[in-house]
Amino acid sequence: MNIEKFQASMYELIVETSTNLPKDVRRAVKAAKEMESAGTRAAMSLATITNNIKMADDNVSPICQDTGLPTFKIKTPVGVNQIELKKAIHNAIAKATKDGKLRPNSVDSLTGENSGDNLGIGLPVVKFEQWEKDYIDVRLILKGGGCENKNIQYSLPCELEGLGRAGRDLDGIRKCILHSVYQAQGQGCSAGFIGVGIGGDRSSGYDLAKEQLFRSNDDVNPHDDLRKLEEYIMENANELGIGTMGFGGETTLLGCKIGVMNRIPASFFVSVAYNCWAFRRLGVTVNAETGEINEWLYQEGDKIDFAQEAEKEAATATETDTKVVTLQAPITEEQIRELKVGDVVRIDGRMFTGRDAIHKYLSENDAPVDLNGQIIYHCGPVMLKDEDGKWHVKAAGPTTSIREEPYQGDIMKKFGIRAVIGKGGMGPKTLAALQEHGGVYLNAIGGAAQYYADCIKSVDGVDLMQFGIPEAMWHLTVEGFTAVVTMDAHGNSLHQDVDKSSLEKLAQFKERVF
Ligand SMILES: O=C(O)C[C@H](O)C(=O)O
Ligand code: SF4
Repeated sequence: MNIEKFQASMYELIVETSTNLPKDVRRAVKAAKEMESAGTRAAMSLATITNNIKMADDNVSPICQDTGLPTFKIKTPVGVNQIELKKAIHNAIAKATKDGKLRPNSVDSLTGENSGDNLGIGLPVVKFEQWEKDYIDVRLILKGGGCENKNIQYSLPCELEGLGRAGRDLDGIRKCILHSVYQAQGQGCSAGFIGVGIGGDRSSGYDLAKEQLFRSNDDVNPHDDLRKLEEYIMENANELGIGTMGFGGETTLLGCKIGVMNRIPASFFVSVAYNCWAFRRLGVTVNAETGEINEWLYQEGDKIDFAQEAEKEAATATETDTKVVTLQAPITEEQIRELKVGDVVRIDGRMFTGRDAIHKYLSENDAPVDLNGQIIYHCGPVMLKDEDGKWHVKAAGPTTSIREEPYQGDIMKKFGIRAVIGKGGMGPKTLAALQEHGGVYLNAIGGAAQYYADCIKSVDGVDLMQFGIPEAMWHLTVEGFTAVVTMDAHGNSLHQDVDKSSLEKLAQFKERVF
């Protein structure tokens, strides 16, 4: 085996997976877009998403800043040295990270230290299997953290909010799957794809669920009952009305794939792996002697490049007269109190990034900069330093805000922060603080990392770099950074409203179907 060539092939697979969304996923996104009426928040979000997909193509840069947890599934002919292949994959991962195609995403679970190269204990995940064919099959998924956090496992029988009892049968499974879509809301960057594993134990059940994400979105389940269940879920889950980003809308689910395995008498698990719209999984077959790529997988059918859409939207964007409020820090309390849920905000000037480590730090320490009247962006960007030591943003979409719920309100009050930008919304504690202090929550489009990177005109500084690139506090100057007010200073929350109405709709699926 030519191992250098194999390494180069793996590098190519990693870069393509991170930057070029598979054809089946593009078709699902396009179909979703066609369902939404022009001018709605869902249509606007999908326009940003498809624009972002195109920008990632053009820039050969990450579709989303979150590299996720890279997982390789490999089948090798008997006799291939798997230890050598694993080393080559590690080298390719480190190189792709150095080149800004992946974000350094591997963190020591105890110390919080970022290894800087995406390697570390247990990472990346590489799973081997032998087969009797004479070539190697390598599949890769980059599954982000926000959607991973929305995975869920049910142990049947159980009681489900809205749906009542889910028993140990096909109908109980149906209820669990519908519930899994409801509980994800927009936080895993809906519209999403789900892989479902029925049976097994807690770990093999989740493995089976994730295995489903390697199926083509267009395939038909050969198992008759599972095919019917998949079709039922695809027809009905969209009735929940959660929509893109949880803003409400026609499409909530883009794909549903279900697998089954045996279980033991005492256990009955239904495991659901949720994947965001930025569904980055690809595969190649590789010649076992030369190490060269034979064929790319998931390449059936048309490739939608979204170029025409981008042109059309650019034209209509100038015609529509949606009210857009421009904000520039420092922002006053009066300006904030004028904003209402649904307003579109355009930000120019300064913002600071801050995510998990920064929020914990700020709750215990002074801020390294004056945050009075400022904007915090929940974002862990992909950054590259040039030869002159200057930092450049390679990808910079929002992260899931709800993780900062324990800290957010207190920090806003403590430092006088007026606006936070993130995705997926926040809870009652933050909502109360926004009202009391005069603050606003702005929802950016999750996964649109190229789109937002383009709005960042300069990186003017960085603090708390000891937390690593994604977790540091970056000082950014932006221009035309657009987001929607989804929680205002008057006690209104779009997230709360969509959660409530989708729970009501979920209850419509209470009656037995299978
Ligand atoms: O880590 C990130 O940048 C985002 C994460 O994937 C998320 O969805 O919250
Ligand atoms: S930010 Fe959204 S699109 Fe990106 S990995 Fe997280 S869930 Fe997926």
